[in-house]
Amino acid sequence: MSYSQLIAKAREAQKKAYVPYSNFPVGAALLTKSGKIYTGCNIECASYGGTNCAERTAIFKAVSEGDKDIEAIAVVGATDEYTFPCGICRQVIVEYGKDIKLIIAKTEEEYKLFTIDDLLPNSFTPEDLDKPKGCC
Ligand SMILES: O=c1ccn([C@H]2C[C@H](O)[C@@H](CO)O2)c(=O)[nH]1
Ligand SMILES: [Zn+2]
Repeated sequence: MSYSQLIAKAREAQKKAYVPYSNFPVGAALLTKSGKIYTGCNIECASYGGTNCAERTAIFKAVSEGDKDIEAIAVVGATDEYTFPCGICRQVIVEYGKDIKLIIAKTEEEYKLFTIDDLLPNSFTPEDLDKPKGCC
């Protein structure tokens, strides 16, 4: 699965976005280390806080199927702008590994590559919970 193919899957998933409030559709496609793909779109809610981003939709689909070994996630919004994951999604992504690759794409040919550690440096991760707490 090439990055271009993963971006194409994200673009396809974007068509399912439910965005009556923002009219800002986003698509994501997640590749697992075993080669499976999970896609996601943003899903909004009249009670706005209930909105789920495309990235988290894809992650929650994967994790709920028992697939936590994430290799890469492609994200697409408008074709002429890069759409970066929000802070909440960055924190959810780093839960599954600092080396996860993010493919932030305008088109199948035009994209930027990052790791989640690039986008959320000095992050708080599950390993931090195992460190000495300095209190009882
Ligand atoms: O990376 C992003 C950025 C924004 N959104 C969604 C949330 C909301 O539905 C809309 C506007 O913020 O875009 C995503 O799904 N992913
Ligand atoms: Zn988000």
